[in-house]
Amino acid sequence: MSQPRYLTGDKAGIQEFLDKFDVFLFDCDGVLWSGDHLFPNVAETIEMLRGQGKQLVFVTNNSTKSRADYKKKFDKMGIPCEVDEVFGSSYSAAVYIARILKLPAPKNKVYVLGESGIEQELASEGVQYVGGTDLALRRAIEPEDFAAIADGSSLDPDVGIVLSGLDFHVNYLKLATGFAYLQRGAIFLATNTDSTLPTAHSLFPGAGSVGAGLVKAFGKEPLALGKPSQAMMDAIEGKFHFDRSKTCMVGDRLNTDIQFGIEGKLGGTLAVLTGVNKKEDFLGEGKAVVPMAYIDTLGDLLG
Ligand SMILES: O=C(O)[C@H](O)[C@H](O)COP(=O)(O)O
Ligand SMILES: [Mg+2]
Repeated sequence: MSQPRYLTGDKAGIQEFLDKFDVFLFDCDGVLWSGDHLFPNVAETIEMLRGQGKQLVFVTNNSTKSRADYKKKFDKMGIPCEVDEVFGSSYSAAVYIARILKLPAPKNKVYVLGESGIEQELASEGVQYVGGTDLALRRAIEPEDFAAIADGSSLDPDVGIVLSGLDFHVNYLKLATGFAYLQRGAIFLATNTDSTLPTAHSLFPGAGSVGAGLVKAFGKEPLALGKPSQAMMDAIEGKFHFDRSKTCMVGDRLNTDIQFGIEGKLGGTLAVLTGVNKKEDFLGEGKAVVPMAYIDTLGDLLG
C-alpha cells in the first residue's frame, strides 16, 4: 500500500490535492477544535475552501449536540456555516429510526442513553423517546429500583429501541434500565462507538466506552449509525448528491473518519494530527487504515 502524502509545508502539493475535490466532508472534534478551543487558522481555512468553490459538510460522531446546537457553536467560533451543512451521528440515527427502521406504533419509542442532541434530533423526526436527560434518572439506584426494573413497573411498555450515545451523566440506574429494555427485545442501536473523545487537548471516554456496559451485559454489539457506518454515508449522499470520486473526508480518527471515507469509496481522505491518531498509526508497513494524505493541523492547508 502506497504511503500517504505529507502536505504540511508543501504549498504546491496542497493545491494539487485540493484541486482533486469539489466536496470536503469535515470531521469536527479533533480537526476543527478541541472542545471549545478552535485550532489555529481553522476559520480562515474554511473561508479559503469556500472561496475556491468547495462544498463543505460537517460530519461529526459527537451525538451530544443537534445540528442546531452545532450551528450555534460554529457561530460562536466565527466559522460561517448553515445548519443544513451539519450532519451528526444523532441526526443519522434519528433518520435511520424514522425513515428506514420505521417500527410500527406503539412499540416504536426509543430509550436514550445520551444527551440533548439525540433527543432534539429524534424529536425533529417525530420519534418519541424516554431516558436521555430525564433528571429522574440522574440519581443513585435505590433498592426498590431493582424490583421495579425487574417486574417492568418502572419501564415504558412502548420502548422498542435502545439508542446508546455519548452520555456525560451515565450511571448504574440508566444502564440497568437500558439493559432491561434489551432483555425485553428492544433493538440495540448506537449513534457511534468511538472509544475516546478528544477534548481539552486530551482524551476522555467516548460514546463507545459509555455504551460498553450495555454491550458487556447484553453480549451483543449495537448497530452504529455514525462513522464509519455506510448507512450514514448513503444518507449524506442522498441529502447532498455529491460525486464520491470528487469528495474528500477530513478527519483525526482512522477507525471512524478515514475508514468512513475509504469504505465509502471517496476520491480521497486527509488525516489531521490534532486529534486521536498519530502519524505512527498509519505510516510504515502493514497498517490497516491508511489515508491518502496527512497534515499536522488543518490550518496548514493555507500553505
Ligand atoms: O465519543 C464520541 O462520541 C466521539 O469521540 C466524538 O464525539 C467524535 O466526534 P467527531 O470527531 O466525529 O466530531
Ligand atoms: Mg474527530
